Amino acid sequence: MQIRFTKMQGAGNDFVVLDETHGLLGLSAAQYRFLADRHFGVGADQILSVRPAPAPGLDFEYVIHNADGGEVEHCGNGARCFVRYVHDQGLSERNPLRVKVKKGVIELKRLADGRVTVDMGPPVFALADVPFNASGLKPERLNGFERWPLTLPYAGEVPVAVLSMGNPHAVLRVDDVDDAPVAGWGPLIEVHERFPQRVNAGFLQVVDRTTVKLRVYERGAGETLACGTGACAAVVAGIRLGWLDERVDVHTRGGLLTIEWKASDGLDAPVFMTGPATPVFNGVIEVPDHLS
Ligand SMILES: N[C@H](CCC[C@H](N)C(=O)O)C(=O)O
Repeated sequence: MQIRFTKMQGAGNDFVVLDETHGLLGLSAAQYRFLADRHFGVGADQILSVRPAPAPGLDFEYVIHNADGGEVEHCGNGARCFVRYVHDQGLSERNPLRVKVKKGVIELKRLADGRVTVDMGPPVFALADVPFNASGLKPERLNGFERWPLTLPYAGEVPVAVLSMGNPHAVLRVDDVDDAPVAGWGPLIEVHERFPQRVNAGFLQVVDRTTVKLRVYERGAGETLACGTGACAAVVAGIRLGWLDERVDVHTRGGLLTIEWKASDGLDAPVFMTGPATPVFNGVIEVPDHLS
């Protein structure tokens, strides 16, 4: 099957974007994996699908698959690319866009300087909704927020903050992201038994109360150059733990994301993420009909 696509990137987190507004392609997990493959396919961290709005008052549905072929609830960097793609392809001129993701509805607004601000909705702290199994664990509390002792092979107990941005995140603080054991601990945290849906692992270095550095080992994709939901989760955790102010610049290996969360308005306040969204090239690829 021939598929037209647009390759895009948001702070180096890269995507294959598919227009499914005139009909679903019906791709299998194996075909999503093929598209994401950096040798046999196009190459991407995630595949983003633009689909028709599922209800009045919405502009589109936004569906995300990781490089491992699994569908996931949210992708922040992808959301910024989504609105740029929709405008570039003439699918809508509305700005902001209101789109349906698994967790709910998010709003995507293109700014005059070309960046995009996404209302990511509120963070979710209920452990069952992450989901995270804390049974038998005794957390340490800092500024009223828990960090849970995760036992990793060879590394022992690692304290992580646990929360969801629609997708699951575990955030641990490190002194220097460049020295952080992302390659070693990331895969162990991703598949840790206490995260039944697996988890994205964020390694957070606090530079000052309004500046952090972050690396993320993503569920279903490995380490990416940036993770939008991961940046939101890390800043929210940092604010709750008392380390950060309510507006933070997040320096990732792929670029700068700015996160705002007015926790002083309540824990259900929405998280806002601002950052770049860049088209790279358009293409057509032959996807094998039968892939296992
Ligand atoms: N790997 C994530 C999905 C993509 C998130 C990331 N690329 C972002 O920008 O938020 C997960 O399995 O939940």
